[in-house]
Amino acid sequence: MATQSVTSADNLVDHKSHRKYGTRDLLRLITHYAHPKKGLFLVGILLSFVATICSLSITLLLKQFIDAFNHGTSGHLLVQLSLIIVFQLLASVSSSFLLNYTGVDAVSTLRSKLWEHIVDLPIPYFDQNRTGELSSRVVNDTSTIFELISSQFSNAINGIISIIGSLVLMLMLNFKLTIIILIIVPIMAAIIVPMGQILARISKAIQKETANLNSAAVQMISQNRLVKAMVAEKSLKQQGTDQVNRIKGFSVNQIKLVSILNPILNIILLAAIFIIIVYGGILVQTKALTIGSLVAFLMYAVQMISPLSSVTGLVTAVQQTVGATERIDNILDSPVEDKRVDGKDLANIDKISFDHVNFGYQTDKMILKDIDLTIQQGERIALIGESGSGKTTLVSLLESYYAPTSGNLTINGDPMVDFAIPALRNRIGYVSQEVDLMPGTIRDNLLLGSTTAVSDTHLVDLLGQVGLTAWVQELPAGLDTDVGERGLNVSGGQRQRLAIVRALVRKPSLLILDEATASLDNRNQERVTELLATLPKDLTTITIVHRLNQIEAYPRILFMEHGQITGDGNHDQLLATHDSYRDFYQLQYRHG
Ligand SMILES: Nc1ncnc2c1ncn2[C@@H]1O[C@H](COP(=O)(O)OP(=O)(O)OP(=O)(O)O)[C@@H](O)[C@H]1O
Repeated sequence: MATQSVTSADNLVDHKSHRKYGTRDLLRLITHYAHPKKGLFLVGILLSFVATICSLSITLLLKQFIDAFNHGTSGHLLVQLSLIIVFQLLASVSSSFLLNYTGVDAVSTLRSKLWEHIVDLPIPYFDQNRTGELSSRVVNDTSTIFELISSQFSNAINGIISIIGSLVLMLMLNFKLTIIILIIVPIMAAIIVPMGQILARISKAIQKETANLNSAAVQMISQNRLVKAMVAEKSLKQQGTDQVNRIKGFSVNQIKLVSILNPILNIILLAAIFIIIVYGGILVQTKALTIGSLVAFLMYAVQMISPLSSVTGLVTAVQQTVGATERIDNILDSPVEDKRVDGKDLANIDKISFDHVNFGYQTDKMILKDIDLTIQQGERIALIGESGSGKTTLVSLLESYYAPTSGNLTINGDPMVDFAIPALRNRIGYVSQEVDLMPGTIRDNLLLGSTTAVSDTHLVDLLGQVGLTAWVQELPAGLDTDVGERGLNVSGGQRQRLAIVRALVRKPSLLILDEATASLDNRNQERVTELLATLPKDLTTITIVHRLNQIEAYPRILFMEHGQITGDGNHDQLLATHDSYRDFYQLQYRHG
């Protein structure tokens, strides 16, 4: 028989890379997602280039305009100036739109890809990663990348063109004045660069703490009932305040640095302008420079110095975004669940066999030990045993959430791994321990994942079988009533019965109810047991039963202890022959 592998314990380890991430990785990620729109991006860059050249030319025309002022020949210059201003405006509006658009498009594609990838990740991945952290990856980390490519990136591109263009034109206007600027720029850089690095570190810490806040908020909101039940509001509020204050602390440091940095840079800029005016004034007096050239020079100096912070800001932003890239890449590099698309179809489940199956979530600790079991079509099985004995784990293998560590699990005599996952899961109706309803209407929930049309009559009929007809009829919009986020408007028992209907809608061959009766009251529990009796005879059912008051209704009971099936028979047989079963049963009755 084929050896079964896939999602076993060894594959559960996270796929976090241990190499150092850098700018190159960020660029790779961005270019990958920006690639489909690279034509638009290049046009955006070209227009940005044109816009900057135009604004540099505007200064040059202004120089000529001022110098020609005394000669009264400035009319045609005014026309040229107006035309070039309009041209500059059009080019910068279009380039800004195109660069931002390609940024939005790339990040949207990345977000969708990340979303789809997370949907397809295997169950073990979710066992190991916190919900809040994953949601933070989809929302916050992609936003950081979005910020970078939508605004900082285009600002810096414009900045670089402006710096180079201004420098060339300044050199053409006056070499000595340019030298003054070239002395000032490194002084400014000596302040901006180290401060930028400190700002990058602070910003990284803010990002990390914000992700933690996001994660804590998801927990706090989803667990608010538990918090209230435990009267833990005070400590939870304190946790939130501490987290918010951590972010505040870093943000205040950030504000301090930015508040110091900007005035210092302004003073240096003013000093540069002052020196240029004084020295330029002398040159004008000695007729070595025209007034127009001095004005133009000053404007170029500003056009060169102002973008310095956006260019160095890009370096800082790139450093910050590298972290987000690494976290996103770790998710995208994690293998998705192998859906076995080329696997066999499964029309019906006639027989399920566990042949010496062992399974452990970690390879060194087996949870299921030497399971040897055959289940024939149409059997009604109750699976019982102490908490933690491995009941849920056993049925998780049937859903192919995990694969056996060793041994063989076969369906109709063929290894389970030979079947395509969708084909297999479509044949199984699974009502898990934690029944959560999805946001949407009752109908949306009942038809979740269903690919065939299901009539309302059939839905109402199934709802009737679990005793929910009256309840649905009383709802304001019947089947179209919104269940509310996380199904909070629906009681635990109703939720479980809705989940049973949801499982039956797909006409399964095997129905697994994992503690589906745990939160049902006696009447409703009886109803579910009655329902099981009325189900088509060829439907196999495995019910993980906690309350044993209906246990006699099951022709076959599997008793689990410490990951092994130690008892297999009907109630009377087990009561007569199985000591642990007898104790388990009697203990429940003694305690009601
Ligand atoms: N995702 C997981 N990762 C690691 N260990 C797990 C995981 N799920 C369950 N376990 C461990 O496997 C053992 C069996 O758990 P399982 O949920 O199968 O028991 P159970 O019989 O269904 O218990 P209960 O009746 O309390 O639901 C337990 O020791 C549990 O801690």
